[in-house]
Amino acid sequence: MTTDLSAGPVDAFIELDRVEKVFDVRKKTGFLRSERRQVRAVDSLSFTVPRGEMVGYIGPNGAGKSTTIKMLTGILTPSGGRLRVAGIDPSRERTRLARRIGVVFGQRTTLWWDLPLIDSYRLMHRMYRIPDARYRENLDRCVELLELGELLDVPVRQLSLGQRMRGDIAAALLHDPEVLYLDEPTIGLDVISKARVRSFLRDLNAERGTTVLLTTHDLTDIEQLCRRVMVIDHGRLMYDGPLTGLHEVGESERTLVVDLERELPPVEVASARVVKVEGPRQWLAFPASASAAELVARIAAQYPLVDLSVREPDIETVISRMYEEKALS
Ligand SMILES: Nc1ncnc2c1ncn2[C@@H]1O[C@H](COP(=O)(O)OP(=O)(O)OP(=O)(O)O)[C@@H](O)[C@H]1O
Repeated sequence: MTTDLSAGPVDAFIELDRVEKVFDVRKKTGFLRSERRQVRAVDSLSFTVPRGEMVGYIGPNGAGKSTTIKMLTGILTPSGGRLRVAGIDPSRERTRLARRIGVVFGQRTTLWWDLPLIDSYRLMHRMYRIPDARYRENLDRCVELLELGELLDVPVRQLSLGQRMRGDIAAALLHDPEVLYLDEPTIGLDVISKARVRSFLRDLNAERGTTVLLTTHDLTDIEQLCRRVMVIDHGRLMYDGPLTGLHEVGESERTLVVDLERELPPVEVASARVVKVEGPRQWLAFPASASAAELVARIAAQYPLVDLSVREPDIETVISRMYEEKALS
């Protein structure tokens, strides 16, 4: 018999208590010889996510993010610890859980490559046994908000990356999941597609209260969507809190790129320093926790500013600075 805790307290919709995942790996060391090694992909990982929260889950390559998501969907069984999603043990009741979760892997598609988009949706309608009215309603909503109308009859292989991603997000939502795992949903997308995907996710979370766990290398995704971010490295939780706190912990810097009307000596402005000059373009580093708008206003008041952009530090840089800070403290 299984115990369904979903009717219990709502504070912990996703619950991990000292979860571990160890892989046995064989490495060839000679013609007929191999060595067995253990890789601890997830190491005593504990956290909870309340229903309706949108959380960023970040870390460098090989940190254990995908392994965590695979355990949360029930694809992988933990080697130790306790894990529950909506009160369900994912690896024991994978099919029951599948009705309540949606998954989008940015680098892979769940759609049928040779079929028009709408046929993939029809197949999912049957596979998940989604009631007709609910399927219609969810499909119509996704088609409208993700602007899929003109794409429904196009075979998936002919879609651009951004179109395919929107198609995949709709596919993950047709059965009204309560929780959505997104693995790099904006990878390789242009600025407009990224903005569209982000605004859709924000609305979904606000209107439907869908719990979202978002893995990304793009800190702007996190900045625009998540109040809370968890950083994992070597399978361990390194940080759990607001993104601004992460910047403070890592003392990271953002870069403001300004295009001036003409070539000028390095800009002189408080709380930023010029790190590169190329003709009329200058790069200024400033503390990531400071306001870019204030800095831009100060520069615009003194210099002939034509154009600008802000570059976020990449996650690897933020995390390596976090380590440096820890080593020094
Ligand atoms: N099936 C497997 N067999 C053996 N080792 C694995 C397996 N899956 C993952 N690993 C190892 O576990 C560690 C964590 O991998 P994981 O894919 O979870 O990282 P990640 O944070 O998702 O990385 P990325 O950002 O590169 O996708 C890595 O050292 C990886 O090589």
